[in-house]
Amino acid sequence: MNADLSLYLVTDPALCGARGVVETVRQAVDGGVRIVQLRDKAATDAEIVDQLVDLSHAIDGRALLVVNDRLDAAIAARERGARVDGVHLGQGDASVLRAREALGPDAVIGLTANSPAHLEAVLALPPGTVDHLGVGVIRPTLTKPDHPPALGIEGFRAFAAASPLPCVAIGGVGIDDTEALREAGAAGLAVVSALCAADDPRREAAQFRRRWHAGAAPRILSIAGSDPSGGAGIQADLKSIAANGGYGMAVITALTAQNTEGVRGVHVPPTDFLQAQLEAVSDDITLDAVKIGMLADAEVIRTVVAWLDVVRPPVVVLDPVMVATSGDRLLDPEAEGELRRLLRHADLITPNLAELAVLAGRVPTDWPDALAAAEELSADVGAMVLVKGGHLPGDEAPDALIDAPRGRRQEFAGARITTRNTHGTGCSLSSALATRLAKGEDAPTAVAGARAWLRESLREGEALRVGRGQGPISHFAGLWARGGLDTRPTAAVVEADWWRQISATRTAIDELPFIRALADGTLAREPFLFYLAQDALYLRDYARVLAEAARLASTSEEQAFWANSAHGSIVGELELHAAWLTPSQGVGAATFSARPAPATTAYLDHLRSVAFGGDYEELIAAVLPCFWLYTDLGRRLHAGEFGAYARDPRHPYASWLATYADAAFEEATRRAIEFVATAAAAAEPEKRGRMLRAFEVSSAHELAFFAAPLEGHPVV
Ligand SMILES: Cc1ncc(COP(=O)(O)OP(=O)(O)O)c(N)n1
Ligand SMILES: Cc1ncsc1CCOP(=O)(O)O
Ligand SMILES: [Mg+2]
Repeated sequence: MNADLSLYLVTDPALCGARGVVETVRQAVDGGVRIVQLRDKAATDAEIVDQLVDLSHAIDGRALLVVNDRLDAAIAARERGARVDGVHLGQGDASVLRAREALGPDAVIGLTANSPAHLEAVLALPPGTVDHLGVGVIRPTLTKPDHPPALGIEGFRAFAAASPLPCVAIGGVGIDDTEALREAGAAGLAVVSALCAADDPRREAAQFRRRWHAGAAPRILSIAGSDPSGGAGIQADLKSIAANGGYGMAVITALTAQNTEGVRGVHVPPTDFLQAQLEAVSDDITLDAVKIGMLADAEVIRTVVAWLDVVRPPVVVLDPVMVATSGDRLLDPEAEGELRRLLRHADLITPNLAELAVLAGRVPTDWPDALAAAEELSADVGAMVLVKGGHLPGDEAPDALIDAPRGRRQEFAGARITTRNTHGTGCSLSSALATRLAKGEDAPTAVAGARAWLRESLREGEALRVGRGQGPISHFAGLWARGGLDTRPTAAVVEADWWRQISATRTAIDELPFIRALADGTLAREPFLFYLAQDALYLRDYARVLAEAARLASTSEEQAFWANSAHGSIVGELELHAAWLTPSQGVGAATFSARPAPATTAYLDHLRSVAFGGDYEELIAAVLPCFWLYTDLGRRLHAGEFGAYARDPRHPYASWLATYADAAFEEATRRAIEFVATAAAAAEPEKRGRMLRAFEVSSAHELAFFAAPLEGHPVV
């Protein structure tokens, strides 16, 4: 088996002192010890069996447990239900062949070796008999008085280079040997006194782990579903792992057909292939952490649990994907039952409030009650719980890390980030946590770091402009910004891009019966006059909104431009009344004093709300469609795109259509586009997103405005 040997604790009851072996092991495993060897030369076999039972409870699957010398005690302890993963045997101890036969193919079997003859003997064994070698001593040590001559680091390097099996360095190993031994080819460090005699075994183990992993990206496996739109599932996990400094791998539990608007379908491949994926990774690669996300059904969960039972990754973060944002349950009752078994394999569980309610078996009434429910869950399953308050109402989005077994609780406050780009947030956060924990960060530090990264990624999500629904977060936003990658678009890109963004609206305008009939001259007089009357009403308030843009402009050039445009708008309104909305045109008094139609009111309400929100950039984005869409329509009408008759002087509305192609208005539109696009290009992504939204909303109002005359609105 491909065991994680990176930090290997060998126990010594004398060195553990009053703290005792079990407590020392518990603390050292908390700090990152990956394999524990019970070594007690003086104890009887019966005492060894008792100790193995106690240790297997204390370790609780978080590290491997093996026993030194005593194969029969290992077998007896297993019979008593203890989880004993294997043995370490010396050249003079029980036969490794017998150990393999008695303990089975998944057992971890280590063998002491320190001479060329030992290596030859290992090569003569059937493959798969021994998993790794304990090689030493590196330096003379009092802990094993009968030790062989010291190899030193160079002797170890030569031995490891010649060995067909991974070699663990043992004997006189201290924390300052970490880098040299790793570089000399050690698969791990086996230590006795450095941890057993430490004042704080947890802290000391964490130091070892940090130094062992320094410079290397932790290897993180995501077991989750695929989201082809890239915002959630394994795609999000891989981005999150990379953004947080890990090497990401992915085993796919299910394929979803989804995008930012929703899930269209789920396909769950056969679980024997899931198992094949899991084994292909773990047979070859030492895993520093596993993040588990979507598990489609009970059989999938059972397959993952069986694999975890064998592999025991050092860090397991479980994002219990059970309840959709809509509130729908994603797992059937059988699968929920299996998931409860899986909770016990996790080091950290990251439920949202709805999932916490399912897991805790009750719906928390408020945030303090959610913390109480998380406390119960944490105590029940022996794992840390990160409760996420993102779904709470209000301006705050707190999280809390609850570690009931160790009596610790930490709350993380934070103002809510208002964004639609929340797709995949849970996946991304849990993967970030798995990566940071695998790097050796303690849990509160990992949560604080992952949250800071997530908040930055949330803030920049809209700038990605992916999808029409709940878009993704921007996993690499921080990296791009700090790496000096300027992701801001140019004004030309903004212009092209915004125009593309409203292409559906533009097509819909072109296809409106009103526009078609206006172009081919078949438009009846009544809807035409209705349109003009609404236009006059619109222009009156549009002028006020443009005047507000002039007031807010920071350069005199822009101030003058918007003031001129406000003036042009008022002139346009007056001309409408003078030329069209007159009794000579057959317009009655009722039309002259027309009231705004719903489409007019809605459009003006939108403009006013943006105008008096005080944000200049958003305001000029909102007023732009009126310039741009009219100019574009006029140019194309004039070019004959809607039929040659639109250019014919005999057209019933010829003088009106001529105003659409006015050169001065076209020039004003050019400048308006330039001001808006330049402001958008320079804006922070969040503001640019708001500008685009204001522009899109105004464009949609333009469509409704053009549609209204033929939608049965009477001329009032
Ligand atoms: C990993 C590891 N390597 C070597 C030993 C030594 O075992 P011990 O029983 O003390 O001595 P020998 O049997 O090898 O002579 C170990 N415990 N762990
Ligand atoms: C069990 C064993 N086998 C070889 S050296 C040794 C003891 C190592 O102890 P320490 O890490 O305190 O030097
Ligand atoms: Mg021995």
